[in-house]
Amino acid sequence: MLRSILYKNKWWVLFTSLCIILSSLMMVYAGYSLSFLFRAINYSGNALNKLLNDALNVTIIWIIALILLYIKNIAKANMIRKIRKNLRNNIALKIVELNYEEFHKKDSGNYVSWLTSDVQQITQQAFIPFFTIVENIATTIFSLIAMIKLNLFIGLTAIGLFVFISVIPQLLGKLMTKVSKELSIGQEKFVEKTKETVMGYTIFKLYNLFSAFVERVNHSSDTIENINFQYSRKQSLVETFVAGVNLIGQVVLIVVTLYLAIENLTPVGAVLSVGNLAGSFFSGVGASVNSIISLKASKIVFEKFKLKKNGITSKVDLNTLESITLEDISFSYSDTPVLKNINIKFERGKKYALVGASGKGKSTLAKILLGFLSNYSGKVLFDNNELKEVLQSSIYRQITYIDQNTYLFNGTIRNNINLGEDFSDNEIYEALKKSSLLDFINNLPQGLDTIIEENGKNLSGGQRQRLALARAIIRKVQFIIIDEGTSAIDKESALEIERNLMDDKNLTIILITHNLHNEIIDKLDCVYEI
Ligand SMILES: Nc1ncnc2c1ncn2[C@@H]1O[C@H](COP(=O)(O)OP(=O)(O)OP(=O)(O)O)[C@@H](O)[C@H]1O
Repeated sequence: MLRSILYKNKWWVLFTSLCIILSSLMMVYAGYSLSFLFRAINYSGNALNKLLNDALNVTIIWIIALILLYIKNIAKANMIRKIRKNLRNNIALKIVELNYEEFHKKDSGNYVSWLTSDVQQITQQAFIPFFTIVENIATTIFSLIAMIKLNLFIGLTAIGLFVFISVIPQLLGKLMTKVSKELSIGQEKFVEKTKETVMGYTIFKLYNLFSAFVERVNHSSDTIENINFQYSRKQSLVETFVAGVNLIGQVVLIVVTLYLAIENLTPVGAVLSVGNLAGSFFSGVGASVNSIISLKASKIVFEKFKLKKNGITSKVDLNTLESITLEDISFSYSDTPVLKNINIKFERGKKYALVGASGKGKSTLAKILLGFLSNYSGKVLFDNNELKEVLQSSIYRQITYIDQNTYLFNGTIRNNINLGEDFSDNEIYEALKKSSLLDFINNLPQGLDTIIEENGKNLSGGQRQRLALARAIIRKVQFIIIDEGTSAIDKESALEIERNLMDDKNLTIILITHNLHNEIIDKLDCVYEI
């Protein structure tokens, strides 16, 4: 995935890499240019003027170097911003690709961790190391060329040592991969646990359990910090090993040069130059080796976000739906049977109720109808097509579901109904009328622009459910499953909503309820008992 993200931004990557290389070279040259000032010692005649001239030149060189350094830093920051946005986009695609069962295998905190901690981990382990390698390539290559120019044998020795060192990532890569995976999983668990603790704030407050709140945070913190420490320990081990090998490499090169000098095969002065060049060569190689190990370790985190290959789908795209038929449906959660041989038919425009004692499996049946649970036996037929053969997106154009825990986003009422889609205010008012929420909205000073706070805490339970109904109605979905969707509403309001829905000839209503009002029973075509 790293490759595809970098490829997607290839021109920016190229520009940033160029800035990095130019800036490195310019900084080296600027450092070297200071020696120009010493030429003044040998100046005769108008020495001060010449010295000032040299000083001006050196200043200009430094100004250019500093401007390049600034441009490089901005280019790098901009590049990191772009590729991090790309990465989050890919992670979001991965999340929406998951089906209902896959998504619910993990707590939602894990997905928050993907988009926060994992993005941070990948930045540290892959994106920044990638540019570190680019930054060091120039230094490594230039010091190698200089050594070859000094003496071919010294250059060949440096190449030999480089080949030897380049095996290190293969040797130590696995060590870092393991801790990298542990770090990513640990961060998921940390976010999951702290999210859960913070969500339970009211309970801790109600029962005066302040210390339990702090203790839970501390416990999660201990766990993640231990994992962080293990990661840093392994990383230090790798860095120390690489530094050790580099040191040996430098000693070998100096010894070889000394030997060549003793044998008069190279001038004695070369020893000093090789000392310097070997230093920059091995610091470049060392930084690159550490970065390559880090890059290898990040692969395991990228793996989590790999998208499935999109084959050509042969699934049925439903444009209309006349009926849904359940034939001999049985379902178990693990080994616990919940539904047994259910046979039901829902026809377009008709009104149904599903009744049954608590825990009998009414919500489970709804989830099967929506394709959320696939491990059933028997058949769910959308007209004549088995549900598993129907394109998922087309299922939700035909059928929708309002359960007891409607989720509302922070934002306006309008945005909570259109959910980013293009609906006119008139359409929104029409849907609100049908869900019996229009009077309430009209009485709000800000109307549709009223801001809904975190998960609708400034709305009553009934208002939240009516808003959810408006979302479904505006999308003209034909089949609406209301899973005790009116349970939080007083009897009169509940009846008003149900009456409105029952009177709409186009809608198919499947009401999952414990309380069937007499007035509603008369409007139902069929009551199924589960
Ligand atoms: N994800 C799950 N994993 C395991 N068991 C589950 C799961 N969801 C529900 N159950 C169990 O399956 C049974 C049926 O649950 P379901 O929610 O379908 O019942 P229900 O008839 O809708 O109940 P209620 O009227 O109280 O909402 C219950 O015993 C419940 O504990």
